[in-house]
Order: sequence, then C-alpha cells, then structure tokens
Amino acid sequence: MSQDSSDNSRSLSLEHILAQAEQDQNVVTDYQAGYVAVIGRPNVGKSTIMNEMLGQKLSITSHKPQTTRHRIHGIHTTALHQIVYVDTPGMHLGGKKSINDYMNRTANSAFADVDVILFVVEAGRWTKEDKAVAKKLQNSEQPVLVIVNKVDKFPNKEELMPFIQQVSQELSFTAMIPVSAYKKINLSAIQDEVLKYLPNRNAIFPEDYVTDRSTRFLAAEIIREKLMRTLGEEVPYGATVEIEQFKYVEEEGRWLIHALILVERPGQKQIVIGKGGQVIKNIGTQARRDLNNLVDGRVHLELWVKIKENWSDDARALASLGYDDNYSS
Ligand SMILES: Nc1nc2c(ncn2[C@@H]2O[C@H](COP(=O)(O)OP(=O)(O)OP(=O)(O)O)[C@@H](O)[C@H]2O)c(=O)[nH]1
Repeated sequence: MSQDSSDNSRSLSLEHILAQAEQDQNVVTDYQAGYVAVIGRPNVGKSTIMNEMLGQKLSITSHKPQTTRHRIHGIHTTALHQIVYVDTPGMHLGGKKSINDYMNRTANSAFADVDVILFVVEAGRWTKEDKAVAKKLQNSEQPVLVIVNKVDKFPNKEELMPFIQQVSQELSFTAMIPVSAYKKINLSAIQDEVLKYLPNRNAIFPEDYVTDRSTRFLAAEIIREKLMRTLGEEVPYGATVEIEQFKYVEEEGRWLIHALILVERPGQKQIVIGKGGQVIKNIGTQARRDLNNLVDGRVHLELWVKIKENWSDDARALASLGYDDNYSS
C-alpha cells in the first residue's frame, strides 16, 4: 500500500466519522419528553391530579386554598416517554403581601417554557379567578387542555352542560377532559392527550429521578401539609416550616429531623402548640408517618415553634425560606 493511498483511506474514514456524527445529531428518536404545566386557581385539585399522574405524592394537598406555594417538578418516566409536570401555586387575584406576589409570579413564569398546558377547573364552578387565568391563556402558543376536575360531584352529567358551554365560550382550548382525581376517574385520558403534543426528544432527567426537589424540601412540605390540615383558618397562611437538621444517626439506625414551624404572632404559636402540646404532637405523629415513607426508614422528628414576625410580607425573609425567584427548572 503506497503512502498516498493510506492517507486517502484515513481521510475517507474521517469523512465517514463526521457524516455519522451529523446523522446521529439528526436522528429522529421515537422517545417523547417534555414539560407540562398544571395551572388554575387555588383549590381546584391541581396537586391531587399531579400526584395521581405520578403515582406518588410529591405536592401537598389540603382543603384550604393556596396550599401550594412552590413550583415542583414531578417526573414520570416510562420506556416510551418522560413527562415533567410543573405544579404551580394557584393563581389568585387578591392580596398585596410579598408572598402573594411571589406565588403569582411563580405561576406566571411556569407556563412560559412548557410544551403543554393543563388548565384545571372545578366542575360546576367558573369564577372570576378562572376567567383571569383563561384570559392569560387566550394567546397561548402551546396546546391548552382544560381538565374539568371533581366531576364526582355531578352524578347527573346533564347538569354539567351549562358549565361546559360557559367555559367553551370564554376560552378556545385544544381539548376538554372531565376527570375526578379523587375517585380516579378518566385520569389516563390526560396522559393520552398530553402525549399527542409532546415532542420527540431524549429524556430530560435521568430515569430514576422523580422530582428535582431535595428530600429536605419535601420533608418541610410534608410537615406544612399536616399543619394546614390540622389547624383552623387563622394560622396556616402565617406559618411556614424550616428544616434545621436532617441527618442519619448511625448508632440509632434512624433519621433525625429537626424542624422549625415559623409563625407570625404569639397567638398563632399558642394555637400551633395547643393545650398541653396536644396539637403539635398530633401534627408530629401524622408527619412522621409520611416522613418514614419519604426516607424509606425510621424518622425521629422534633418540632419547634418560633415567632418570626411578618415573614410572609418580607422579601428577604421569603428568600431565606426558599421562596426564591431564582429557583429555576
Ligand atoms: N370531590 C373532589 N374533591 C377533590 C378532587 N380532587 C381534589 N379534591 C379536593 O380538593 C381540595 C384541593 O385539592 P388540591 O389538590 O390541594 O388543590 P390545588 O389546586 O393544588 O390547590 P392550591 O395548592 O391551593 O393551588 C382537596 O381537599 C382535595 O381533596 C376530586 O376529584 N373530587
């Protein structure tokens, strides 16, 4: 073999490699992956739906509006697709406090970069706040799927017709899907419809990821959920949870979690503690059950209540508690 021909064959194989690399880049994968924002006014069931779609509990739920304050990514991966759900705080009209501003900003920014929007509404109840969300979605470039949740409240489907007509008049949407997250009715239709619009793309997150939030963060959310479920109206919006310690104690074979419940006023502290410490004990017992599941082991939980005045109306305090605009997907 002459020197010339061997050079030639080397340059041919280089060309081949470059061509192959270009082909690889243009490969059309069958795999589908993308982001799905779950939006709507408070209390329509966004978190319940997302938890059901994921088959596990990530977002906290309660019967009180505005339970969700942060945006959480729940990741559902199969051999064929990866759907990344972006749960948002319920969008609402009222309130001048920093926390309300923060929640609306987070919700607004959540649907800027997604592939599909799930607009969750409550069967039979179309409010001013729903209208405001509908208005924001009017010029949306992404497909909008209207999820009519809580249809279990209407055993007679005929009674839902006026509601469906009203929504149809006020918003142009890609599809409308009636479901009950609570009774697990028709939830698979949501995924079927989402998959029609999810792009062909490789997985965004590694396949064993279920959320991009830390265990520590999820632990704080679990405690906050129990707090909101246990207490009356006046405390929960003035309360938040900060995890001070989260560590595995080898000798005890269990996790040690120290959490601070921050409230704004002395009266609230009394309510959270309860007579003879009964209320906080009850919150702790409920939270520990879920925390055991979270860490898949045993948890020793210590809860403390502390007053931090006006934390919900102080931008710096909010940032220090993790309500941070810089958090990104
Ligand atoms: N009857 C009925 N209740 C439901 C259904 N889905 C959710 N709920 C209840 O509605 C309440 C609110 O649910 P969430 O999932 O916390 O609502 P959300 O929209 O995430 O609320 P925010 O966090 O305030 O934005 C809870 O008490 C749920 O149990 C449903 O299909 N039927």
